[in-house]
Amino acid sequence: MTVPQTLPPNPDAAIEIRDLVKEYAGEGDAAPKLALKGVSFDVPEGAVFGLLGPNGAGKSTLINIMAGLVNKTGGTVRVWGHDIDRDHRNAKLNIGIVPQEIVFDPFFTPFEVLENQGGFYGVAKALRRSEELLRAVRLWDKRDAYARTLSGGMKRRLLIAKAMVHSPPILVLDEPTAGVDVELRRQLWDLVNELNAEGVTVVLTTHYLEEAEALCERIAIINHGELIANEPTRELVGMMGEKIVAVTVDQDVTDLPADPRFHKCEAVGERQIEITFDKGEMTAGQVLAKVQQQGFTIEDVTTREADLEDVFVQLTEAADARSGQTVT
Ligand SMILES: Nc1ncnc2c1ncn2[C@@H]1O[C@H](COP(=O)(O)OP(=O)(O)OP(=O)(O)O)[C@@H](O)[C@H]1O
Repeated sequence: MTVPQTLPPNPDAAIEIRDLVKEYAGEGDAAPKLALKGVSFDVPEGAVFGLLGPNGAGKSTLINIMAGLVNKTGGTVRVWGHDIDRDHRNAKLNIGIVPQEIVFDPFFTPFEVLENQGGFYGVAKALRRSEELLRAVRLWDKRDAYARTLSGGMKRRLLIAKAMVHSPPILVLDEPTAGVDVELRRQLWDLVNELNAEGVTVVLTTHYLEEAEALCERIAIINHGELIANEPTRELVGMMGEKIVAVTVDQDVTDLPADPRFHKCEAVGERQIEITFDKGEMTAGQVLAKVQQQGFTIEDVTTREADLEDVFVQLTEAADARSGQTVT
């Protein structure tokens, strides 16, 4: 698949977001809802960028603002260097959005869906890429089938092709693999990687932290409308420098072992304890010695490095504690 190789005016940022605020008016007597509270970050050109956050954090609001579907209350957004207010048309031409919901007219075929979208974007017939795109998303053999007869996975792939009809250098995918099986998830990951290898900057939201860890080189985390992290994935995961030891003991756990160096110690089953500690402060051997000293007989042990899920939980819990909020 070919994409234009022109660079944005700020060659480092495909998308620039500054002090972005969104307040939804409350319906009836409801209070207004501040969904984005002054968010600023850049999406680097050429990246696969993950936007994560708990339900209701503001991810879709942010994407919908970039897509021109929701009006912001304050701040600026530049898409490929084009301000979404002052240069709305060029901002729109440089971004392709794959929405969470699958929406097609069921009576159009995949080929017609792409041709219609090309027409919508004013792509001249001779420049349309419907065949190339259908081949890229492995739907060329379904080009004449009604969209309603496609499987869920095929529909998602068609949505990706549809978002690429005007050859945008940026593709945004809102929860691309929500509710899809492992096999299809892998296919979609391959497709994202192929597009990125061709030069497309990809932004995706996902609830699967494993997916973000596998696909994204940089991750921003939003919590209650605030940006609480924006780091290269590897640094984010390594940031904690934590390790987790899970031990199975020979009796039900009533009192947990304790040590001031344990960051966390919790019972995760009747006879299972998970201890999180800093690799720089102690070794797994010292953790086990502590557990034994406190009267536990260890039957089994596994250790693992902290992963994105652990980091995510820690960061969002810490942010909630600071602001006195609870996760909804
Ligand atoms: N049209 C609207 N009117 C009022 N409030 C809204 C509207 N759309 C979203 N919200 C609220 O704004 C907040 C952010 O919602 P948003 O859909 O952006 O979150 P999200 O991070 O995408 O969540 P999810 O992961 O569940 O899709 C939520 O509290 C939501 O209830």
